[in-house]
Amino acid sequence: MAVYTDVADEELAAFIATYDIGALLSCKGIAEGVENSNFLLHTEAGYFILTLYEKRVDPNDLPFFLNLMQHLAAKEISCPTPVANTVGELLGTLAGRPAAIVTFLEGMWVKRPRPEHCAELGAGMAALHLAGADFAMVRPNALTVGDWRPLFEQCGSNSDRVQAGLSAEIEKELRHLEGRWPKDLPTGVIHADLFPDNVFFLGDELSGLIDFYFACTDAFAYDVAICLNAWCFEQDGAFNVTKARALLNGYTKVRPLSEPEYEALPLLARGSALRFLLTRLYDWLSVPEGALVTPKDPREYLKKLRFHQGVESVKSYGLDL
Ligand SMILES: Nc1ncnc2c1ncn2[C@@H]1O[C@H](COP(=O)(O)OP(=O)(O)O)[C@@H](O)[C@H]1O
Ligand SMILES: N[C@@H](CCOP(=O)(O)O)C(=O)O
Repeated sequence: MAVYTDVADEELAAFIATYDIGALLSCKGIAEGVENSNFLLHTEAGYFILTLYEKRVDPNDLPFFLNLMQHLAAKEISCPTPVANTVGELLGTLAGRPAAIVTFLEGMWVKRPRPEHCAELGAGMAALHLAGADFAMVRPNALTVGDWRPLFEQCGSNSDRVQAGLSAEIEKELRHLEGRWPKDLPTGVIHADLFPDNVFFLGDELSGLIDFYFACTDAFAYDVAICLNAWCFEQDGAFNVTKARALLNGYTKVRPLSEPEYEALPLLARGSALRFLLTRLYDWLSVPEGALVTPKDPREYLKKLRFHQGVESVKSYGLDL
């Protein structure tokens, strides 16, 4: 459960009173997520999500995230829309944290995605990439290749407490990726954390995308690579080529991938595996005392990284696009 910050009842009521959403009927901490503190609000005007932004969110980035959600929603991407308070501001302060209220999206995330879900995800991600084309703001990815080594250094030799030999393995991988990371792929707005728990479905149809707090300006194909990792591995660690094919077919029906993007996928997937291994490792080693959170297992991403290390080209996945 991700609730890092407790909110006193009176403080919450005073905060809600600055919005035109009626009186508060209930407020429940949400038992999912790892980054921010989220609460489900029920007010006289309906349901909303209250988010208190925590450690990893730079407050200077919040206008990018909130304006992006507004922009995408206006382009008919189903995503939360920030609610303005009575003086027109999207962002406030609650319990000493930056805080925002966004609209509630109907739908459920799928714990065991099937190829149909991967195809929907691919199409939804491509639609997001296209819809972001005329978004005026830019946010460089704060967790790209150059940011991985400093993150790793913060974990230090503690990494070996998670798995023997892990530090040396990460060091070697960093050197490999730092020397090869592609720079000239088509870029634009990407979500950068489109894991199954951030994609809602009603039946087999995608009903919405949430959690835009890693969104940034980076290579579209990197977003695709993040999703190959997050959606196309089975629980036993096997890569499911049918799901990968469905994801890529779904994507390319909406936004074709260029040859260089397609060819870069194995390296991007390798980098994405390291990126999530590192953030998970950091979080695993530094759970704040008293926080209600279940950190995610870094070793899941170590296995994915090792898989990609053995992939020479996109054909080695068995994909025949
Ligand atoms: N707009 C929304 N509509 C419905 N549920 C939401 C919405 N935003 C968040 N949630 C719920 O809160 C959970 C955690 O949200 P998320 O943004 O993933 O948190 P975090 O950024 O902390 O990882 C989600 O899994 C979902 O259940
Ligand atoms: N998706 C990341 C962690 C971020 O969690 P989210 O709840 O914000 O999606 C991971 O799995 O490591």
